[in-house]
Amino acid sequence: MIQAPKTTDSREDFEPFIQIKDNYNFWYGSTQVLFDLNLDIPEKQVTAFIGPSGCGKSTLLRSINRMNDLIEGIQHTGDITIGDQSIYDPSLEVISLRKRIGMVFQKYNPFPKSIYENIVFSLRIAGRNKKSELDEVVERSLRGAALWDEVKDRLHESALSMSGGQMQRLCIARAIANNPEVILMDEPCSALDPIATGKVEELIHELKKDYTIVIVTHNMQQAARVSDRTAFFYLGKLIEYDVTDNIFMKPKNDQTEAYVSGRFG
Ligand SMILES: Nc1ncnc2c1ncn2[C@@H]1O[C@H](COP(=O)(O)OP(=O)(O)OP(=O)(O)O)[C@@H](O)[C@H]1O
Repeated sequence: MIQAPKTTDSREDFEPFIQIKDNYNFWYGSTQVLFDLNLDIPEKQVTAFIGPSGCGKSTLLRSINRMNDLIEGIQHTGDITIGDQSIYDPSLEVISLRKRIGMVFQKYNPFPKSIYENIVFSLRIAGRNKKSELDEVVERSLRGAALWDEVKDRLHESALSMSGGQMQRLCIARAIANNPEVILMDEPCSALDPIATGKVEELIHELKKDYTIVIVTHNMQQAARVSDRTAFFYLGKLIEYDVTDNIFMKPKNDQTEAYVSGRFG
């Protein structure tokens, strides 16, 4: 029998960069899906959100860049801060928040444009059209996404001619084009084969030198491989949050243990 959830969080000394705080709650209409969450996310590390389908991982991830705002009837209580600034500060424009946060989705979603134009898309929208600047951003972003050597000779070909793994790395390049501080990844490898997955995982390892990364994954081996800290959620509650090795090797909570050992979920 599944025991009543009990939240545990063995903290180490770290300066939180993102804080989910003040008992963060979230509702879609009258349905509450996140309950009393408090979670400190360290800077320039990888934090994984795991848990069974429907436990609220993506909702929490999409709260961090206020992507849920696009959905009618949502409500929240509590707060989320990034580097001490509340994302709900009325003086903060959502567009400037989103510049600080890149997002990578489950299904790679390049625009039907060239590789080059995919990366500079948001810069062009912001009116930045200087060729030398755009060239520099394209090279930096593609290098950052470990894709430069593979595509440098075909920057003006359609992004849709790339392999799935390359398209996902292009989406990562697009996410870092604006020099964000945070990258949110929602199951970034679920549509990729094992080789492409391995490349993205290697890339995540490189990216954390420069970015704070939060990743939602169903793949527990992936969470164990790529993340420094792991948060396990069940039915919208944070059950356990700890350094990843502890979650997988010596979880404190029976539900965490059952989930990471594949006994439910
Ligand atoms: N746009 C929406 N409107 C209403 N309910 C929603 C919406 N999006 C998600 N939900 C509900 O919120 C709950 C949490 O969903 P969420 O997608 O955050 O969970 P998840 O843990 O990421 O699941 P999965 O692993 O299957 O993607 C679920 O009950 C889901 O049905």
